[in-house]
Amino acid sequence: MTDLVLANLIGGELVAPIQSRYLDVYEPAAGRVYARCPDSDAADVAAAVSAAQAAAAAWAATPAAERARLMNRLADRIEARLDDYVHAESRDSGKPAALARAVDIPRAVANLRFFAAAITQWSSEAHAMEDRAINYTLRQPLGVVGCISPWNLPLYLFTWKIAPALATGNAVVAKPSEVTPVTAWMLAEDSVAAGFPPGVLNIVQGGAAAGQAIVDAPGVKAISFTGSTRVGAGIAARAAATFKKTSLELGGKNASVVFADFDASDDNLDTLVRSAFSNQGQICLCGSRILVERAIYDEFRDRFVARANALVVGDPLDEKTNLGAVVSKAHHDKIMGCIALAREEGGNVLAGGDAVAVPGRCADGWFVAPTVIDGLGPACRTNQEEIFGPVVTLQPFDGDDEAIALANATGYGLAASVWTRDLIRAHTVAARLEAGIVWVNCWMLRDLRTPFGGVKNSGVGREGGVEALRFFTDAKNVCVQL
Ligand SMILES: NC(=O)C1=CN([C@@H]2O[C@H](COP(=O)(O)OP(=O)(O)OC[C@H]3O[C@@H](n4cnc5c(N)ncnc54)[C@H](O)[C@@H]3O)[C@@H](O)[C@H]2O)C=CC1
Ligand SMILES: O=C(O)/C=C/C=C(\O)C(=O)O
Repeated sequence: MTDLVLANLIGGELVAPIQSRYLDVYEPAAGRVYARCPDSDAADVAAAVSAAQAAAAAWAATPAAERARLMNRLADRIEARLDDYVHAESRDSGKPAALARAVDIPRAVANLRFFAAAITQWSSEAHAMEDRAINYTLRQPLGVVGCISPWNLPLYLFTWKIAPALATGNAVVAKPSEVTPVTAWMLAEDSVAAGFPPGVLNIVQGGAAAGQAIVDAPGVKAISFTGSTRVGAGIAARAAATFKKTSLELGGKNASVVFADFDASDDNLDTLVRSAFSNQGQICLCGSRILVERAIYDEFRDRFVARANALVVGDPLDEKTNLGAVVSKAHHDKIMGCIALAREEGGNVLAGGDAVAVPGRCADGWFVAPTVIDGLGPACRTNQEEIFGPVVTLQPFDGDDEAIALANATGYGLAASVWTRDLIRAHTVAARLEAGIVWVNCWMLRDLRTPFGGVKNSGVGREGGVEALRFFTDAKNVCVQL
């Protein structure tokens, strides 16, 4: 029995999919279907693109202050329904409700408010040619843009994309993940209530077919995507056919580099554990490869393993829960397969390594114990491939050069953290790491003004701050003779 049937938002109306096809939506903690979302296709996307095209010119001409006002009203609506959004996000994704309340939903509000403020403060650019001419740069919206987001941080990443797109005067065709569609559907309702003009924000629910139709639509001028490297590569190839700008925030296999001189406080150990297992390890920024200088390896290993074993895996609604359910049966099986592979590759499972049975209402849910593995070299698949679950490896190193070589020894380059009291070393190591984001003696401290994105197989382009405003606009230089 599904008690929730979602709809698309097209042209300001909440509508059923044209073909009336729906996908089952699961509650990961209970392992059962609890909702249905539109299985939209190219016809639904075409309707959304058409509605966006009809709204784009007026939205582009809307003063930035008015766009900002509507974005803040939408943020107000989310805050007014905070508990509903928190429980919807937790139920849809399996993450602890406490995490959705502390991180996911407040960040979605912050995304909207940040870009509402940013667009009204965005400085203009000019270049004077002595007494000959003055150049000024117009940054004009692209028209209709596509935003495609993943299941791990549903509303957090959905708004991270649509906020700068709307702020810069673009009409949006956005698609959340079909795995976690509910808070995007709630946002659709609230965007209508907030007073967005019809067609400015269109939300199409569905999977790969809907996503691919957005990427292929000639009327869509840019794609902002977060998700797997595999899908991102396909999007990049297909978007080229219609000369779309693409922003791709993809996978990661991030290193936490712990030097012997680091401040081995309980707080720092707790942060490293949070970096490893937050959101069940389903954050592209998680530190899944922990590199530890040999002199402190044994002590660090023992303290880290003890903390991992102390984490509570349980019902996401229970305030004591640290790790909830992973997002799907397929993902659960993928993670368990990765752990089996690690054992086959010779890994020592120091903590976890098994599925977890949670009694009561979660008896059929999909839970994995926080897992710590060592004894594996840098080249094995376990240390090369993104697992995207609560599974980390420990590797010892000797000296700065080996630490950097190990950290850089994967095809990914998204994030890293460096732990040392020697700040000269921190700066030099950070500069040599192949990553778009490096934290020093911290993790997941986020200033939304900063550039955000990866290198190598972790993506192309940067989100955040003016990077996002620039991505969603075209620069036009006007040169006026004096
Ligand atoms: N780097 C990151 O932030 C994330 C990485 N992942 C990785 O990706 C794996 C699969 O997770 P998913 O969320 O299913 O990622 P995905 O990359 O398959 O899907 C992400 C989004 O793209 C859409 N999509 C799928 N195929 C598409 C296509 N051909 N064209 C356009 N859009 C398409 C999906 O419907 C979803 O909205 C995870 O196991 C994990 O390894 C997943 C989520 C986030
Ligand atoms: O922008 C952030 O703070 C975090 C982004 C996280 C992802 O893109 C991810 O986990 O996929």
